[in-house]
Amino acid sequence: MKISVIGCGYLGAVHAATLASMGHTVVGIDVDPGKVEQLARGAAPFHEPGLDELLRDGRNTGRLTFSTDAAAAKGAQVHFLCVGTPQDKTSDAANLTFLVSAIETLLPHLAAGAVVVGKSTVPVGTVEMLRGVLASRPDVLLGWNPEFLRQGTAVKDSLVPDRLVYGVDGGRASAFHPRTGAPLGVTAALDAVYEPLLEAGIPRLVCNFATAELIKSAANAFLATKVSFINAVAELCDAKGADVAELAEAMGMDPRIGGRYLHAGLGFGGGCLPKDIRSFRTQAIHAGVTALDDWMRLVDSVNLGQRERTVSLAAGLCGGSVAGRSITVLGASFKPDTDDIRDSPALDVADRLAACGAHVTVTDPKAVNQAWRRYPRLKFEASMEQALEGAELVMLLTEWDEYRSLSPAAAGARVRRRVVLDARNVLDAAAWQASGWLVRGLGTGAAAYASEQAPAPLSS
Ligand SMILES: NC(=O)c1ccc[n+]([C@@H]2O[C@H](COP(=O)([O-])OP(=O)(O)OC[C@H]3O[C@@H](n4cnc5c(N)ncnc54)[C@H](O)[C@@H]3O)[C@@H](O)[C@H]2O)c1
Ligand SMILES: O=c1ccn([C@@H]2O[C@H](COP(=O)(O)OP(=O)(O)O[C@H]3O[C@H](CO)[C@@H](O)[C@H](O)[C@H]3O)[C@@H](O)[C@H]2O)c(=O)[nH]1
Repeated sequence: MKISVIGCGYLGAVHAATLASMGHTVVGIDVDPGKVEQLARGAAPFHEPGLDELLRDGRNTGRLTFSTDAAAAKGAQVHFLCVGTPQDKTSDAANLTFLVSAIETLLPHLAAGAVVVGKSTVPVGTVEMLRGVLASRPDVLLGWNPEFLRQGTAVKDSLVPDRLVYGVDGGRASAFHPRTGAPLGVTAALDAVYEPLLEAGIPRLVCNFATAELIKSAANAFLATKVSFINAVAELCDAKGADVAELAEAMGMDPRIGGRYLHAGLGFGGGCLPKDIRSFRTQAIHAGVTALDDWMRLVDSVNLGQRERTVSLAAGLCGGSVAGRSITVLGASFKPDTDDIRDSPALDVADRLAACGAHVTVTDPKAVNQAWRRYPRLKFEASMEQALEGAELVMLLTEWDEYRSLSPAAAGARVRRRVVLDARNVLDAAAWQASGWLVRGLGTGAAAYASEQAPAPLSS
């Protein structure tokens, strides 16, 4: 099939590349000329494992091209909308202007019978609104196919998703031929796009627009809920000398609960969960669903509270104030295996420490180039070894593999004081302690430890 993908960011570039790998002819369109130039060269404009290879393959086979010109979408049977829906600058709602403008630009290039399918995450009711933008083209079909990929594992998640969701006009009842059961319209088009996935047994759910929109929002809200729940429990663990990691492991062994997204620590960030729970809250308020509004507000505040708690713990480990102290922060991206720094908890904490007068050096395997311009108060160092030199406190804020496997002896030889705040609870505390380090985590019984062991004194 000939397919266009409008918006080639973290979602769209991966979507375009994986569709080409399935044998489709794909053109990716983006308004950012720099991004398009890089993608066209077969190089990912951001760090995403496996994407470079797919882009190169797509370029070599001639099935994957990129352009800034919407006219390049001409002739495509299916057009996927993958533009951003960021949090509005002045409210918690999602900003839908990029979607509207993408459709407006696409309009003159749509063939009769073409199918326009949104993948961006949108508040319920958006598809009905966009139908208005497409009103002059009753010959064009509209569908919604929310995406569930995670950054860092986006290629695998796209090629082996847990499920496919199709939102279609009228829902299931109108998606299949009443007699033969054959898929119709948007459902038939998406089945053709995803044929290899369906043949591999990936489940596909067909529903109406509102359900498809809400499936995505509710899924992210539930993931955020799990993380904030365990982080609130972690605070209780700290107060009572319990270990949240052992607690979560035992909880997760109950298949009704499941262990994933129960990893306590600094909390969630990124370009999705934070803005999506705020958009969900706004949707709940508009619909008068107070419980969901309150719920999301709490999930958000517990999550942001983890950042404040981490700053307070750092101050405690520096004798009450971080002012004038040399702190090394390991990790800048919002999670490992990506260079994305959107709403990064690590950078937020680092910046708050710097605002309190600390001398903060941040290192990251991939995100330093993205971050240094935007955080003028922070010092960035590409080399972890250099970053550790002379530190009075080391803080592990993003759990890249290189930090998980860091040798406590080697790190100890570089720092001025062997104190580490492991805000992602990934270090082998016993091994670090055996090397003379004082180790603190979040939810690992800090209050109990505090009475047992005091951090090494600081030089003035
Ligand atoms: N990042 C993820 O892991 C992920 C996963 C699932 C869903 N989503 C959703 O997908 C959407 C995109 O997210 P993202 O992380 O890829 O954002 P992004 O900011 O990385 O990418 C959006 C891209 O759209 C481009 N763009 C904006 N207006 C355009 C227009 N009119 N025409 C063509 N291109 C245009 C931008 O230049 C940018 O490259 C959001 O709704 C997000 O919530 C993201
Ligand atoms: O137990 C956990 C799991 C995650 N996180 C944090 O949660 C955030 C989000 O992680 P993750 O969900 O892996 O990353 P995203 O790439 O943002 O993916 C989420 O957001 C995407 C965009 O909507 C969805 O498509 C995905 O399904 C959804 O997982 C990160 O800051 C993680 O550090 C935790 O703190 N503890």
